[in-house]
Amino acid sequence: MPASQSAKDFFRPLAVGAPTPLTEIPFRPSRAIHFFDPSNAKMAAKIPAMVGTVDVLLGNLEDAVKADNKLAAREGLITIGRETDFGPTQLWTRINSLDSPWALDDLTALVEGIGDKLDVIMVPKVQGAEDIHYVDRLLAQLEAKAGLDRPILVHAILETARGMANVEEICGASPRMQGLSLGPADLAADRRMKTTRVGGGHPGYLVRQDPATGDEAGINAARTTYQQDLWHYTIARMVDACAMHGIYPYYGPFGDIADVVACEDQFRNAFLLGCVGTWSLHPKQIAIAHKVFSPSVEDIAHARRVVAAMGDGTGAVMLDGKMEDDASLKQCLVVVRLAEQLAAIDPELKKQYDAIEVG
Ligand SMILES: CC(=O)SCCNC(=O)CCNC(=O)[C@H](O)C(C)(C)COP(=O)(O)OP(=O)(O)OC[C@H]1O[C@@H](n2cnc3c(N)ncnc32)[C@H](O)[C@@H]1OP(=O)(O)O
Ligand SMILES: O=CC(=O)O
Ligand SMILES: [Mg+2]
Repeated sequence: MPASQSAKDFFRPLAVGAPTPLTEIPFRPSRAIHFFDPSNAKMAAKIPAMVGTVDVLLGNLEDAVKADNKLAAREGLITIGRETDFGPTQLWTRINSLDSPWALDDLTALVEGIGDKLDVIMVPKVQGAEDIHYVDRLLAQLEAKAGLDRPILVHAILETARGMANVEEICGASPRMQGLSLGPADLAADRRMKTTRVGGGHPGYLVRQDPATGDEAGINAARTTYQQDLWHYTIARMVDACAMHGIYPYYGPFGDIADVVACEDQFRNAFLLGCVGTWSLHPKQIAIAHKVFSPSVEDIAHARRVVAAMGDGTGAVMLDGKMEDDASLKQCLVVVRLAEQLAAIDPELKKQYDAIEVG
């Protein structure tokens, strides 16, 4: 909430006739936010059949859509939005950046055309709370004009150094804030990092084992190196900012589509650090995201065992030589609740989770 605003005004609609803002952002499974280019006829034709196979379908209007295709992408998304029954799948969009020639018309046309279908609008290159305030008021005006009865939520991509520095105020800038994604490609450029990739690690970013001896022979001898995680600091900051404001953090793109192994590792790091999902750029990344962002059968079995052993949730018990108490119980409850939420929308997972026996 901006410092200049009173608490009671925070949840007031920002335009007469706009829907009342939500006081809490509901958790809706969004393990994979699948990007597609609505101006690409081949890709767009696949979207109706993807309903129900992925948690979120996102019509991308920003980077990766050619400048000449920007209008076709916007119109294409409106057509897909109108003609498709999305059932349990959420429909999101990523609009063009607020300083581009397209953003205003993106917002105006999308809210008017498919505002009743759009769950979340992803805003790229968010620099600070002022960007969210702008979108917030404009959306309220457009929602009122379109007669919408539920607010469209807003998701910011963290992909500038300024946005990172302002991450907490961005998360708390509006009741519409649904979550944040990491934008490692633009962020790397803005920070002047020397990577040339879309997400993932870099072999040069490493730590090396100390030399066995301080002389030339020791220094030049083979020493083990470990590649480090370039994104640890950024993801951890993003997770804290989101948790503080009751909204949801996501990893972003992993551009090496062929390297499904490193993609899974990057997704898992984000999952373990607290992210609820990631982007999928290619159909083959959906299965990876679903696998990683759904707790494993083993983790659920253990979590349920701890919950059962902890009874009223206080005190300490020993399980397999390990101490469990109120704090480990709370971690286990995070896993158990996530499993319940995912089982409610994913029949295959439900079968696996229901079959778990708590020993
Ligand atoms: C830094 C950032 O901003 S990241 C976010 C922006 N980037 C994006 O949104 C990229 C989205 N993805 C894509 O554009 C494409 O997947 C690319 C360019 C990466 C690869 O595309 P292709 O070379 O066509 O991949 P490939 O040949 O493996 O595609 C196989 C099939 O899947 C389809 N396909 C590929 N990507 C997608 C997608 N995202 N959604 C739906 N279908 C897709 C292709 O049309 C192709 O269909 P076909 O078998 O009927 O011919
Ligand atoms: O938009 C995503 C990014 O990595 O940049
Ligand atoms: Mg970007």
